[in-house]
Amino acid sequence: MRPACPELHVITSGRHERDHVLRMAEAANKGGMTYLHIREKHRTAQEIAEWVEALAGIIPRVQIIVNDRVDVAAAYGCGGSHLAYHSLSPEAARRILRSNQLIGRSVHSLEEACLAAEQGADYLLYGHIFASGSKPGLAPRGTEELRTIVSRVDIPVIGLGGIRPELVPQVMGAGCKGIAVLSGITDAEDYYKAARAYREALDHWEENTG
Ligand SMILES: Cc1ncc(COP(=O)(O)OP(=O)(O)O)c(N)n1
Ligand SMILES: Cc1ncsc1CCOP(=O)(O)O
Ligand SMILES: [Mg+2]
Repeated sequence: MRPACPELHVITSGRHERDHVLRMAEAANKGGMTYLHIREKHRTAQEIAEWVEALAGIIPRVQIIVNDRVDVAAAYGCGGSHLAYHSLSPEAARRILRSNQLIGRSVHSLEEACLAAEQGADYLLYGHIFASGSKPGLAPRGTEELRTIVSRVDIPVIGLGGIRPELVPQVMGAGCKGIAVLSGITDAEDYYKAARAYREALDHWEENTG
């Protein structure tokens, strides 16, 4: 059986205005994005809801994942909600979201991963794997613990942090179902080309394993 298409999650930067993100989302989607995470920690629920409505005119609503604001994801019928360390637990989020809406959880250790899986998360984001401008001065976690997590939980794990197209084989080789990217796409001059490069790397990672 052919394995499912590897996932490319694109995360908004928190530094760009809505119209800029709309352009980025449209181009990244053409390039092969699977999900767009609205991670705009400083914005209100009302602003995030406006972003969802505007984005839903450009990409399918099921591809929109709202970081932290489970209420917005539920009220606006998004693909799901991504929970950070400080968010509701997956169990609590499930009381609000429909069964077809995804619940993701950021994890940074085997212990957090096992707990999130027990609590009903649908997928995990593990990171940061490589040095990332999003986590300045914090040592990257690498792929060793990631491999252990993949072998111990029965939900998909998505790798995150410092991932460039040439690093994709290392992340997929550790057993991930896909990758999540922030700066590699949101800081690119050409969003389509950048997303395309990640999509190619994901679709052909086995051929590029050293
Ligand atoms: C051990 C540990 N705890 C929490 C964080 C940061 O929280 P996280 O859920 O990853 O949210 P983001 O800031 O990454 O959106 C961490 N990095 N490490
Ligand atoms: C939310 C988050 N947590 C760790 S890295 C990251 C964002 C990924 O950043 P980048 O792809 O720019 O390294
Ligand atoms: Mg994190």
